[in-house]
Amino acid sequence: MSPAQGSRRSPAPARATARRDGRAVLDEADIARALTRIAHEILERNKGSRDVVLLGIPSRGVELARRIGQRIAAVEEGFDSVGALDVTMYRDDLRLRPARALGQTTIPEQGVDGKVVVLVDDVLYSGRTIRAALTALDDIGRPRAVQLAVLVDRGHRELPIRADFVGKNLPTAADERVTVLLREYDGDEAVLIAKDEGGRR
Ligand SMILES: O=P(O)(O)OC[C@H]1O[C@H](OP(=O)(O)OP(=O)(O)O)[C@H](O)[C@@H]1O
Ligand SMILES: O=c1cc[nH]c(=O)[nH]1
Repeated sequence: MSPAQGSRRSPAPARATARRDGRAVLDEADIARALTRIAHEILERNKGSRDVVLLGIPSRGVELARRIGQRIAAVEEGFDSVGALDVTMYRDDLRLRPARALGQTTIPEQGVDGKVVVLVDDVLYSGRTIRAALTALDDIGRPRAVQLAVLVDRGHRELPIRADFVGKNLPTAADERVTVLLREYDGDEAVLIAKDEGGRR
């Protein structure tokens, strides 16, 4: 087992229920349906789950990967190749933003060499998080292929990156922010869109 590997951890305990700032574009049932569809699309694209490894990007991507994994296991019994890939130290904006806490990296025991790694994240925006994930993955092994599943693609890419599996394509303005709330982290379940008062970029 490499230093990056470890046993699977359960999600962080839910914080107090998050305030719903913004307009809800997906509710709990919409999120559940989107994840079920993505799970089936992953199976279809890869002709089953034999070589598939799901790696969620902290924080909420980890829980989404777990849920997609559960849905795959409902179709293909025994599937449990689900882990997490922290990208914090691989970001290209480390010097531009306040220090971030490290997330978890948990690679399933069979590793990623020769596998089809499906990266899972909640929102795809500039593509920089996924660029960092691809670099982080380089330090772990050499997958046969890497695919990307996201709950929301909000556009505004800054890099040539696209998702293979998308829960919802959501046209947004650059000054908006998409927030994914998940019960395990936020005590609530929704996708919200609001004006980005903080001006993230
Ligand atoms: O395509 P990008 O422009 O990189 O944006 C997408 C990323 O932004 C969010 O993470 P954020 O950095 O806000 O941290 P979080 O996971 O703690 O929400 C989101 O979870 C994605 O990982
Ligand atoms: O709107 C955005 C942009 C980046 N990351 C998010 O989670 N939401």
